[in-house]
Formats: sequence, C-alpha cells, structure tokens
Amino acid sequence: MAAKASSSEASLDNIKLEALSLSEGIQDAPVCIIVLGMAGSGKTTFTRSLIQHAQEKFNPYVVNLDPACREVPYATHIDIRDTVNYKEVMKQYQLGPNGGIVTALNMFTTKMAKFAELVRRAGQRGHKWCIIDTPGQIEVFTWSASGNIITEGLATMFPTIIVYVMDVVRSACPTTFMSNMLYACSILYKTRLPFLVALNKIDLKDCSFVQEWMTDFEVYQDALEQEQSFVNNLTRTMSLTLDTFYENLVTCGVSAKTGVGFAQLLKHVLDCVKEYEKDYKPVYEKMRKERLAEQQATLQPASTVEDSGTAVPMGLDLKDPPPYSGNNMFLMAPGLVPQQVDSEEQEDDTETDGKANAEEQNFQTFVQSHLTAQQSKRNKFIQEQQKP
Ligand SMILES: Nc1nc2c(ncn2[C@@H]2O[C@H](COP(=O)(O)OP(=O)(O)OP(=O)(O)O)[C@@H](O)[C@H]2O)c(=O)[nH]1
Repeated sequence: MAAKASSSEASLDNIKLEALSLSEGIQDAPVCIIVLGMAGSGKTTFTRSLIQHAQEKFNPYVVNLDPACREVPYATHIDIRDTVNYKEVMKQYQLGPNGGIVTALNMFTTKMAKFAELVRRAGQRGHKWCIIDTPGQIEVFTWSASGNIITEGLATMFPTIIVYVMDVVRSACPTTFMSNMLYACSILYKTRLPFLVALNKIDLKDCSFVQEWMTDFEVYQDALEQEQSFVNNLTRTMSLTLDTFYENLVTCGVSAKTGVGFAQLLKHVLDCVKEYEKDYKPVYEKMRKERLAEQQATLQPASTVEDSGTAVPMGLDLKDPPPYSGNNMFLMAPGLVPQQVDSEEQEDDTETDGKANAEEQNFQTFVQSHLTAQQSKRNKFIQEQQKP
C-alpha cells in the first residue's frame, strides 16, 4: 500500500459540502496536472518521476485516482482506494474489472466537492502543483461522466493542464502511433485544456522518429508503405486530417524510469500554465459564472413574502424526500441498485402492459366497425336483390 503523506489531510469528515464555493473565482494554485495515457504507457512511473523533479520547487499535492492499482510507488495525499474498495464494488455489484473501475470512479466523484475543497486547501498551504494519476484504462476516465466532472470541476477552480503519456516503443508501429494520436486528439478537443505529450521510455527508443512523423508527412507515409496492413489507407487519410492537430501539439521526450528529459518537461508544464491563463481561463471563468448562477437559481429562497406566494393546503400527506445518498448518484451499471432497477422494471412492465391493452382494444374496435360496415353492405345488397 502507498504511504500516506499525512493522514489528517486525507480526512474528509470535517469538510462541509457548502464549503466549496464557485464564487471565489479561479485560484492561482495549485496547478492541477492530470496525467493520462493508454494502459502500460508508464503513467504511474511518470507520476513518480514528476513528483521527484517538482518536489523542491512546486511541493506537489499528490492524488491517485486509479482504484485498481495494487500499489503506487509514491506517497499520496489523496488515494481513491481509501474512499472506495474496488474489489468490494466488483463483488457487490457483480461487475467485471472495467465496470468495477468505472463504478468506483463514479462513487468517488460523488465526493467531488470535498475533493476540490481539499485541493483548494492544499493550495493555501503552499502546494503549488497537484499531480493526478488516472486509471490504466484511459477511456474510463476520458469518456465517463465522472472523468468529465472531475476534469471540468478542477478546471473551473484551478489552472488545469493535461499531460498525455505516450509509449514511444509501442508507437514505433505507424498504425499504433496513429491510434495513439487519434486518442490524444480526441482528448484535446474534449477537455479543451492545455495539452502536453510526454513521449515516454526514451531510454529504450529515441523519440525523434515520432517528432519527425508529426512534422513531415512524407516520412510518415514512407513508414506506412513498409507496413503491410489493411488499415493503411485509412491511416493515410487520418494522418492528413491530423496535420492541424500536430501543429499545435507540444511534445517532450522523457524516460520516467531514468528521469531523463524532466527538466525540459517542467518548462513545458509552466508554458502550459501560461497558456491556460491566457487562452483557457476566460472560457472556464465564464463556465464557472454560469454554474454559479445555476446554483444560486436552484438554491435561492424567495426574497420577499409576496414572491413566495400564499400557502395552499395540498390535500396530500406529503413527506420529506428520503435523505440524499450521494453514492447512488452515478451508479448506472445494470444490477447496481437492485431494488431501484426492480421497481423501474416493474414500472416498465406496467407501462408495456397498458400499451398492449390499449392496442388490443383499438384493434378490436377496428375489427368490430369493419364487420358492422360489411354487414350493413351485405344487408343493403340483399335488400336490393329482393326488390321486385
Ligand atoms: N524502460 C522504461 N520502462 C518504463 C518507463 N516508464 C514506465 N516503464 C515501465 O512500463 C511498465 C508500465 O508502467 P506503469 O507506470 O505501470 O504504466 P501505467 O500507464 O501506469 O500502467 P497502467 O496504470 O497499468 O495502465 C512498467 O513495467 C514500468 O516499469 C520508462 O521510461 N522506461
């Protein structure tokens, strides 16, 4: 298990939900650095190295959001595994590993307000950076509701950047390189945050070929020619499309294992922070104000007695709603909340039965009217036949 930097900091109990305030505006610190990357790209090793290199100057606050990792090779301030027991989640809700990770992350996200409050307090205590390691299955974070809530939530409160860790050894295959780039591109446009690509494992393979493929279309085409693959045509077309994306992409070669390249990487991180301040902060500032207005609109009680209207007896014995249970909020996988699902299914069944009955009735009415019309036609015909 990971060593805890401070047990008192990890305690969430003394923080009230209302303490999270969007009214304060985006803080200067800490800068949130979200580390993303495909499984096995080296995120965790990279996070450890980044912490070591940033320790002296930026005193990083460290968060592990991977519920499924066995152990992390660095001390954490917040570890999702302290909040959610991933194995228990899998067992209790009969989920596979990926479903378990998604659900654990969703459960954690219900504590987003407290999480953000802890990060804010860390900034006040002098932590200039907050480094966040994410789950191995990248899509769990980037395409899930919880990943979105965490990323947007942080970006509306603190300067936030994305570091995308890419394994250069695996990317030596042109089609794998393209898949990686498409993924990076989709995250860039989805998150709308400064984006830095850490070309990892340069102790094993020099990363200059990746940078060349990004800047020289023909060199990439040559590499593709040599690879016999039926997806080559698609990859060729995609590489043309990604040209604009490459233009704005900052890359930096590193070895998370040996620490090579991290001095340069820190400079790039600082450039990304400037970029956030200049180009992205206004966007998130606007988003923060909109959310604040929404929050106030839902929470604001009527300001005057006239505004609030006259009390009318409802005639119903209305009771207070059951207490809110945050942990149920995002549990969307089938079978997660059996009673709820059952009652929903029952409602569905009743609805389906109702529809079937109505359809049956309509059909019977139609048949009846058709038979009546036929009968009257037949009667009329017989009457006409009987006329002298
Ligand atoms: N040679 C070398 N190996 C590395 C480097 N970075 C990571 N690795 C190795 O790559 C493997 C995966 O590294 P992790 O840090 O666990 O990668 P991850 O992306 O966090 O993995 P998941 O969370 O399981 O997806 C481990 O065996 C690391 O030792 C590097 O810079 N050089």
